[in-house]
Amino acid sequence: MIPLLSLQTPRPSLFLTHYPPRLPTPLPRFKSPPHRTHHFPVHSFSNDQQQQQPANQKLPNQQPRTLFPGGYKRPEIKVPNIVLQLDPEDVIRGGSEALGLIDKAVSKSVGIVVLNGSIGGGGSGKSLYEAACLVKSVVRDRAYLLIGERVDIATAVDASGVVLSDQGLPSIVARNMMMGSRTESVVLPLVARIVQTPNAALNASNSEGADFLIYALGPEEDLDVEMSSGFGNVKIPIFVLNASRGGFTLSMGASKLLKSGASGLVLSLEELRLLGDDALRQMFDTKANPLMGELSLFIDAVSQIDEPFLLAIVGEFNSGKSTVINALLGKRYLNEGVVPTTNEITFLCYSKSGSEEQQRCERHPDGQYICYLPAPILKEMNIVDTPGTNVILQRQQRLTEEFVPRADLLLFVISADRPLTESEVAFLRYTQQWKKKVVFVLNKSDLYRNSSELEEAMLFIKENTRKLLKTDDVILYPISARSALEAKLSASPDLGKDYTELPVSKSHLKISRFYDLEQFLYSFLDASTTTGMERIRLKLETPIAIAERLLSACETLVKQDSQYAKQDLTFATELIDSVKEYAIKMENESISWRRKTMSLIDATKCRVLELIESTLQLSNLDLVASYIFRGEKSATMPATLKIQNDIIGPALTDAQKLLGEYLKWLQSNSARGGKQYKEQFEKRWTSVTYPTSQIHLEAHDMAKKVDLSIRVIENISAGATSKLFEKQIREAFLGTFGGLGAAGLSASLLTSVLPTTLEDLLALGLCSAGGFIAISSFPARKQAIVDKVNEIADGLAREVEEAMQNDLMETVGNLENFVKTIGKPYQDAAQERLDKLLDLQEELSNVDKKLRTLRIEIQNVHVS
Ligand SMILES: Nc1nc2c(ncn2[C@@H]2O[C@H](COP(=O)(O)OP(=O)(O)OP(=O)(O)O)[C@@H](O)[C@H]2O)c(=O)[nH]1
Repeated sequence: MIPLLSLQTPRPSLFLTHYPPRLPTPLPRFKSPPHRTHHFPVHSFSNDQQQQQPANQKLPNQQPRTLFPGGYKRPEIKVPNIVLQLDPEDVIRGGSEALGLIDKAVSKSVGIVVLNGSIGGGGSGKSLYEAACLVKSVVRDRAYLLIGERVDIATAVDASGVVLSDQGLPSIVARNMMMGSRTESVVLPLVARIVQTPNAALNASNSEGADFLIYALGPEEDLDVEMSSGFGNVKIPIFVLNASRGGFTLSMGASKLLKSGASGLVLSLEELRLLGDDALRQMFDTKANPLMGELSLFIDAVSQIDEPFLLAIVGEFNSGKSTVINALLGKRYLNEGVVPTTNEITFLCYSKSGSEEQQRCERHPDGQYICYLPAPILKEMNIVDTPGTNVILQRQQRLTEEFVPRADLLLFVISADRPLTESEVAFLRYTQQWKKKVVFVLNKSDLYRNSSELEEAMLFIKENTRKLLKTDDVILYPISARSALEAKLSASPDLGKDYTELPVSKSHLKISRFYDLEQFLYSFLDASTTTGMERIRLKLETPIAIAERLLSACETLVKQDSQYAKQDLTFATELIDSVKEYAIKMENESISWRRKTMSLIDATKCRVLELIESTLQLSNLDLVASYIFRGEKSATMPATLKIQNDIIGPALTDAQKLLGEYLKWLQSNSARGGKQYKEQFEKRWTSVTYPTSQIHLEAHDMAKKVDLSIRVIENISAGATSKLFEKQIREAFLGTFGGLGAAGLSASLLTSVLPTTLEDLLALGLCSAGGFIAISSFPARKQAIVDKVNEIADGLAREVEEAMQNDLMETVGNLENFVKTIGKPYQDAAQERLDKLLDLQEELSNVDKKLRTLRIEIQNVHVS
């Protein structure tokens, strides 16, 4: 029976596949300067279930900034970068000024914010929590927020992770605690460690799996010396903190620290302010292309075109990769063992000299080993030994994954005791995104008891790999690398001079298949054979496949960015248009102001009418007499005084107050609206720099004052109005009594006892027929005054209403202009970005066409 256990009952996953965004530092020829911008993948632990949930399914809005999709989204740490270190007390005491500074910092240069917990003398849990909430609300998702030591608070405020001191929790515990409390999230929490020594740094990065380090640089320490004495081997970003807290100044050479290999600096708010924007911009070009890391892969592949064919040996740990290589080389050059033996990428190339000292292995600064060996197979083929794809330290697994795109051919070593495990399947799937040709070997086939077990296993592997790779052309060699090596070694301990001299006998069953594998590989080296041609094609296709992958990632990014640019444009346009709704709201609210004003005018009118009613009485003989006899030049009459002092005067004051408030309301409402719009634009597009010329324009729009309605009222004089009233009254009395003479007038004295107009008229009618006729016109005259008052008051109401409406329209118009003005740069920026992205899309599709042509040409390559 074939041991298919691993497929039926998956082995407990040790550590899972995470495909990191950063590619390994290319081989010797290509080494990035330490101060270049990179994206560091953050490695972490996870579980199987998590692996099955691709990050991009869970986070549709997250941009795929990397070519290496993994089960979890590992936060990328851009380097160089600035870590802003905050004290909770400073945040709370600093109030809005401190928050403003943090806001500016994260919008410009800071990629990570660390809020001190118990480290650095942080305050109580309560104040730390409050500070964390404040900082989180400012930072939002623009930078990573990490809390010192306090996993609970980091979780409570949904921070990106924690920073642990030397004596703090183990990284894995902190990470698991955070992951446990946010099972929904596909973004892994960050765990950073503060270290003081190279050993602690190595330990934190290698065994602990910290994501980055904060190195507290003592006053006497020189980073150059420290880096060369151990920190240099640390593979995760190291941010340097000036422990003496003297502050990083330019004179101290913050940029020198970066050149020494630091990934960035840890600065306080004060230090950040002192350094200034320009200096920071010079030091930290944080706006680097996210695909730069992957691009180096392409450049590297192109430069390798003339180099020997690159055969990468991949497979799970302990599957026998090193033994296969040793068997191919004919000598035990590489260590073999049941515990993972290959921790780094080992690059084997040919050394002409056979002397022992020429057979050397060098450790490259990036951790890779380069071994120069005299084995003939290396003459035309470089072989790469990789760490297992399921090794305990995730970094090693990553190394292997990162190496895949560079290889021209993958030799996939499957162990007979566990054929095609889950992690092998996952790894195979991964290789396919790079369109890699894979040749399988079923190693340790000596473990099968008989040929039918072997046949069964082979059938199983072929069937499944066919499905996985979607091809019928699956090449599988069942081998026993150990037997093949032993056979070679026992036949000649001095092998390796020439392949043709290898005494691997076809007749020996255990090693015969290895012979076939070797034949296959050697046929690759002979350009005159079909497989030899294929080798050339594969070599040429390596950069093409990388380019295609890059291109498709670029296309996705550009498509997504265009989508965002379109959304931005729509948002800007809609925001500008929405000012109309704001105007409608203001208009609706203004109705109550108009109502109040109208009812004030109306109330005043009513009071005037009441006064008319009570004044224009024939029974008011005193009044009649004084109007008729005193004449126009006489002192102001009491009724007039009442109009002036009690009715019109206070009404005008009230109206002025009311309209003043109305104008203030208009002004503050539009100013508030304008401010809200401005904030919305600024909040959404923190990166758009607002042109200074615009600021004047916007200030101009908002400064425009409106005052039409108040001017209408100001034009009314209480004195003039009451004079007019007096004139009207006098005219009414004169018109009525002026022709009666003394008899009529004295007769009318009778009426002084009679209260109503009707009674007045009756009495007068009794006294004289002529008097009756004259006096009978009095009601009409009174009515005329009433009408006049109505007309004036209604006219005034109309005028005021119109003026109020005009003030509203002008205010709203100013607000609309203001919003249009402030929105324009954002609208233009979005449009410009969209246009550029559309051009870019076209460029990319042209590149795509060229790549297709190239691929066809490579397929048609012939040796002449
Ligand atoms: N029975 C048998 N054992 C083998 C064979 N090939 C390798 N082994 C054994 O398997 C174990 C692991 O071999 P390595 O070559 O170190 O395996 P590896 O895949 O390079 O291991 P890592 O470098 O740790 O990933 C060793 O004990 C080998 O002796 C084989 O063909 N048959």
